[in-house]
Amino acid sequence: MSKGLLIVLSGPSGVGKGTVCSALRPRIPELIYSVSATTRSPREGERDGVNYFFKTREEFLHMIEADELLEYAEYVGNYYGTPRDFVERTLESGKDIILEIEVQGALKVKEKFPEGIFVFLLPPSMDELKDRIRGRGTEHDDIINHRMTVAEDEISLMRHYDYAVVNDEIDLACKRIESIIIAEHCKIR
Ligand SMILES: Nc1nc2c(ncn2[C@@H]2O[C@H](COP(=O)(O)OP(=O)(O)O)[C@@H](O)[C@H]2O)c(=O)[nH]1
Ligand SMILES: Nc1ncnc2c1ncn2[C@@H]1O[C@H](COP(=O)(O)OP(=O)(O)O)[C@@H](O)[C@H]1O
Repeated sequence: MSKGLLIVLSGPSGVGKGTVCSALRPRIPELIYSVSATTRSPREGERDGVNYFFKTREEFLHMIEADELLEYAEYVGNYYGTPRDFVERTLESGKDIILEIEVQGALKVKEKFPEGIFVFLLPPSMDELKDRIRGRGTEHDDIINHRMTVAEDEISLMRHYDYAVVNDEIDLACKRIESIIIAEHCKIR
């Protein structure tokens, strides 16, 4: 049996990664989603083990030491990381898995899994990106400004990715990602 595809969806905060991933779920029901560990506090409605595995800093550092993370990154004051075991077992079982992670972490995954499919989600414009982060209402102004500075640095790393997908309309962005996955399955390797 051939291994599954590792798909990494990345891009700046607020571009719509979470929204696009949720919209992809019913469209590609066989796609498995990696659940990350984080030291960030849960937002309203978020559940442990569903949106994230919420960890203390000590617990997270222990996961790093025990080599339980495929990659991790410190992002705007918190740690985020991908549990390794689940990703490896899913790929071995022949299923496709998608990781929704920030740019530094995605580049670390690329070092370990160069055969992965790296998709960069782009905002239609930087003004629209700021409006989306602000519109979500989960961050204060100083954090929004910090995330915008980080976003500009992140977009400059897009050249390391395989595909750029503009998230202008959710439906169109999903169609583009579905097309990428279909094409990758047809690829002669
Ligand atoms: N490197 C890495 N980044 C992650 C992981 N999980 C989530 N992220 C990223 O961390 C950033 C902040 O996530 P979060 O606080 O949930 O905010 P939001 O995605 O902007 O709503 C986002 O860019 C996520 O894609 C992970 O396991 N590893
Ligand atoms: N294509 C889109 N058009 C308009 N608004 C969008 C679109 N995609 C996402 N959004 C909105 O932008 C905000 C940030 O989206 P989110 O999925 O939380 O981003 P990320 O996970 O990349 O940080 C949310 O309020 C979401 O509803």
